[in-house]
Amino acid sequence: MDQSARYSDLSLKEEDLIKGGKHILVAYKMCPNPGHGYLEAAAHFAAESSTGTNVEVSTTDDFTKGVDALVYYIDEATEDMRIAYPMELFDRNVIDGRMMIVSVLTLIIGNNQGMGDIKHAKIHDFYVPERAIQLFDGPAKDISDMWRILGRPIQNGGYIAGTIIKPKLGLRPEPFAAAAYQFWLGGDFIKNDEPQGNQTFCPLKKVLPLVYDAMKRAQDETGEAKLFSMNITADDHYEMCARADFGLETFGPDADKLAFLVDGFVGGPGMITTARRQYPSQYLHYHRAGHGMITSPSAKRGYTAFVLAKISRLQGASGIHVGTMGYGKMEGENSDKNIAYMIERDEAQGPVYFQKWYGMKPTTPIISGGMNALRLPGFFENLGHGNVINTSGGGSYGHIDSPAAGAISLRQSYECWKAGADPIEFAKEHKEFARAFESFPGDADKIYPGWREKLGVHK
Ligand SMILES: O=C(COP(=O)(O)O)[C@H](O)[C@H](O)COP(=O)(O)O
Ligand SMILES: [Mg+2]
Repeated sequence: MDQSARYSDLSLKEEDLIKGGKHILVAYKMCPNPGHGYLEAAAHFAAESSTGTNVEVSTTDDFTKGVDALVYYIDEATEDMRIAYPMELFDRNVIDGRMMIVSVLTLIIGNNQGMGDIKHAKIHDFYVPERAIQLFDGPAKDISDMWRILGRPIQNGGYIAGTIIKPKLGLRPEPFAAAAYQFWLGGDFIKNDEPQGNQTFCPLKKVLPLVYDAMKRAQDETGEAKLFSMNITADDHYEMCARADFGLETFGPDADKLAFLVDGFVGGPGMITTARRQYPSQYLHYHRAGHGMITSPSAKRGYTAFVLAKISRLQGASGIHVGTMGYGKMEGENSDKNIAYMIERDEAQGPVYFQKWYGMKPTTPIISGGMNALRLPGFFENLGHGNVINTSGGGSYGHIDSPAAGAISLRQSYECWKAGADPIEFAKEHKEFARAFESFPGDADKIYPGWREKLGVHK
């Protein structure tokens, strides 16, 4: 059945829809299966994503038709399809009338992912009107809270040098805490690796007091504040809260230095919102492991990493991983800096839509995956600033001198970029940075050819 007369209106203008402020707009790359006309398939897609089904139903009334999602733009050649969803379609909380991201996802990327007439469809961008921005939680804490704890300016406070305890798994409590201590002697921020929680060989209740002890010792030794991001991810929200509560109790007077890490992609939006609402005083660290299954450019379904990041800000993530923009080991490209700009600024241009955030707190871009001191200068240059949290696991624990030297090499790398210095010249004056060349010779060869001669390294 062709439903395009009801579920599409190609005369609607995007600028009017945006000015009206009554719709969430979603831009897809959509391709129908052979034998299905583009507009017909698009209209069925909009029907299935809002008020309709594959046939007309007698129970539809005039009000129903007023909240239909409408296809307002198509370009078959580029597979572009854009749909306007009336705000009324989206479920609201009973407890406080606020919007929830699960409802948005259920409609805009729900049943439409399994339709027989659709070959594939993927969200590339979406636009949220001011009213919806008001109705989402947004972040409670942001990078300025981290900068304040670190004794930095709360604007433009600069690079936060972080790591992930490595090995990823397999450290018992004492060596785990020792690894944390060693990094903190040179760096600022440590996160649990995302699979690490309460394994039998490293029980949470044993390891966390040791980590706090390591933090205190490192703070005493360096005179600097330190930050720890604790993985509280669990299937059961009560379990998640039990972990978080134990963390707060353990860190006691230093509980403000404890962030909570949640695996928000595998765990789902409920997990993020539970953490956001139960612990609004803590920095909420959104780890996105698993996202590549849909965000990878090779995936034709789901949504992009850009969309995931934008969702995370609405939900209230204080920071989310955004990859390394082509400078690390994970998939990504230089243009992914747009992801960072969208979550850290009060307005930004996405691939399709210009978004204003109306004062919603920013979400920190967390840079992670194969990073080290040698790769960072190029990364900062591409991004144009260093106001990020970076977690370099291998880049710290892989430094040939020590994890502390690894951490210091990261900080030096930022100093080098900020000063506009030539990395090789800078290395001559900064030992830890120089030793990063010998620690990661493969990267050094690729990024700084001729470094051995220039630095006088002959092995
Ligand atoms: O453990 C790491 C990186 O370890 P290392 O620094 O040793 O490579 C992170 O979980 C990944 O970066 C996640 O990827 P992303 O940040 O892209 O989501
Ligand atoms: Mg990890």
